[in-house]
Amino acid sequence: MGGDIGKLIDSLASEFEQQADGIRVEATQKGSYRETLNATTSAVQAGNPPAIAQIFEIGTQLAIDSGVFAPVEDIIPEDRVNFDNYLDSVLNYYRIDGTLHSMPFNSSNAIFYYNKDAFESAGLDPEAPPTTFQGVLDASTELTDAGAVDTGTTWPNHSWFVEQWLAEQNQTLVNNENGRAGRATEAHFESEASKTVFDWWANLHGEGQYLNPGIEAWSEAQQAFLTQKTGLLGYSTSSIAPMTEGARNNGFELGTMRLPTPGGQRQGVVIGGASLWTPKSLDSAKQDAAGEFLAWLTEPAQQKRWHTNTGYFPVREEAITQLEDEGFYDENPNFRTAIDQLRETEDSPATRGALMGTFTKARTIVEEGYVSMIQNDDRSVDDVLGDIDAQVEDALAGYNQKVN
Ligand SMILES: O=P(O)(O)OC[C@H](O)CO
Repeated sequence: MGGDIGKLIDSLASEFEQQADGIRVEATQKGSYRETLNATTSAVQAGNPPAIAQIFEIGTQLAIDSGVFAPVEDIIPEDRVNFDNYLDSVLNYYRIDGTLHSMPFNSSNAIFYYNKDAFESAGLDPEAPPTTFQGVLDASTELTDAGAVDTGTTWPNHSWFVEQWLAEQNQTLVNNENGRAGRATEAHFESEASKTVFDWWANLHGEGQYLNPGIEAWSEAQQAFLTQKTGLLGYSTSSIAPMTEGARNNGFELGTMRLPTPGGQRQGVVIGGASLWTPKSLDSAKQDAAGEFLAWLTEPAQQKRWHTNTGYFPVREEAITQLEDEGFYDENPNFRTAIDQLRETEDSPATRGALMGTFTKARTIVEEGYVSMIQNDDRSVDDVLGDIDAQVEDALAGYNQKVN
């Protein structure tokens, strides 16, 4: 994690050092989540893993299969940290077959941000943002017709959003209860739920209402929204604080809204972000030190600071209750959206999220599939989804053969 968020991590680490008895924390940054996963995998292979590795949620199966990491509940016994106080939806992601593997730390959801001033100038109610796919297209059309923005909406071409939209329709990404009841062998990109998402996304683009910032192009999407080229932005909750400031600096008021869905019943969303892993090979002094730091990081005081300076969830219920009592959400309602969205999520294999050892590859296949869909007029949605499905299944078969 770089930029301001990296500085926040550094300051948390040095605050911890000041109150810990002789424990030193050296925080190093390895780039994006993908780069951090690669750096961790290389360090593991070289027999020199870090005491704590931040691994994004989709690296969970790979980390387990590496056999290198100790379950966090062994590092921090329950009498030191009561996991009953942690958010269920977060624990449900990282607890597999009854074992909590890693320490939830920076947990997020996908939400939409919108420009309240642009809504107002287009005659839209800034307090009633769209909730459905059709609503996003309609609002986008109103915004561009009124000349408030160039294009209605943007979000990074990132498989994460597709994954969320399938979960909202209670559709698993892969078989075997999303890879949680056994190894995933089949992909579900040809499902009706998936077709609904890609039909809408391709149509939004065809109507000139989706600005495609590029594959996993988070900052390009953010810039397009902050410079008021678009009125809506799909993004992570991780950035509510900086996005609020960015909107203010660009002269508009920020709104947040739940992820739009096709309509009908919402099943909910899958937790995103990353968690913290500790290798079992650490000597016991280092393992205890890592446990102390992980426990301290998720104490309510630190979680409140983390949440209010970013937008990542506080992973403990007490932190949310304290912020509610202090009136934080009344004063900062944009932070409330993701908490409500998470609380309304119904637990199911779809909302627990998929486990695939080859998840990073699956994401690339989905993202490249979308590009081929919008760049080639002769490629139908069905045709592209068939390809995505086949490629993800090939990747799963190759991986499963290696680990079995
Ligand atoms: O940007 P983050 O940290 O909310 O993470 C988003 C995705 O979950 C990454 O896989």
